Amino acid sequence: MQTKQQVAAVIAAAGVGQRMQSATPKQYLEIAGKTVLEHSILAVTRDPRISAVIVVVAATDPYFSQLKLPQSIPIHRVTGGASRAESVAAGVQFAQQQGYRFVAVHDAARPCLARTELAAVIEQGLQHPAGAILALPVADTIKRAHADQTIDTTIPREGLWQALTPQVFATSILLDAWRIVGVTDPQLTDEASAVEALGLAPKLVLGRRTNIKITQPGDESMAAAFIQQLEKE
Ligand SMILES: Nc1ccn([C@@H]2O[C@H](COP(=O)(O)OP(=O)(O)OP(=O)(O)O)[C@@H](O)[C@H]2O)c(=O)n1
Ligand SMILES: C[C@](O)(CO)[C@H](O)COP(=O)(O)O
Repeated sequence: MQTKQQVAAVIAAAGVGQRMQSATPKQYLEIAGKTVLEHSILAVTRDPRISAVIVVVAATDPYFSQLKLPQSIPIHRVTGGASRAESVAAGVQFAQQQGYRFVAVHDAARPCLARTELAAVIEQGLQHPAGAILALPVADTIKRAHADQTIDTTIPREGLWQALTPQVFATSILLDAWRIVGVTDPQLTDEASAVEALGLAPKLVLGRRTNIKITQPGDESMAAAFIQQLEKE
């Protein structure tokens, strides 16, 4: 098998968007003239090191084939699974079969990715032996709560970061990690968690506060405003 130096973007788009409570899955809601997924695909194509996009969608997805996709780069459709980790693992497996040495895994639900933060995380992900992820230092005071929503304790926020995507790894490291930890553990909410379980320490790369994940009703209008702001940059 030929090994390619370039990076394949793997976009996780097989979720149902339960917390969003919309009839259409959130990745197919239209904001600023395009669906959320179209914005996310376009965003990952804005770095010349990305040479293919692998979009992971649900087996019964009726929407993907209707999208207007960029013609400038190969875009592949792969079928996802029940958890985010299962979906991403299917995409990364496909990337390996295609000969990609590196993957940049991105949430479809993060359409406001800026070109500069994408470039920074790819740069670090290709250099750092354990890969790299975009992240933000925690900015607020953090409380652990009791079941009745009263405060148990305040957690010192020093050294705490919030994980974002893209997360960039050597394809072989991610696949090795999942072989050991599996893909069904609910604690595996991002790719770095699996790599950490190997005892490795991926690099944290400072992301932007605009790189939000559309999760709850109202997030889509914030995302639309950020996209319009990014288009002017
Ligand atoms: N089985 C799954 C679950 C999630 N995702 C994707 O992972 C990203 C981040 O997940 P999240 O925001 O939690 O999306 P959903 O799982 O769709 O949302 P919810 O948890 O509210 O149902 C999303 O782009 C989602 O489409 C996926 O590809 N496959
Ligand atoms: C990968 C992720 O977006 C990093 O913040 C996040 O962990 C996805 O988690 P979710 O529970 O699927 O929203």
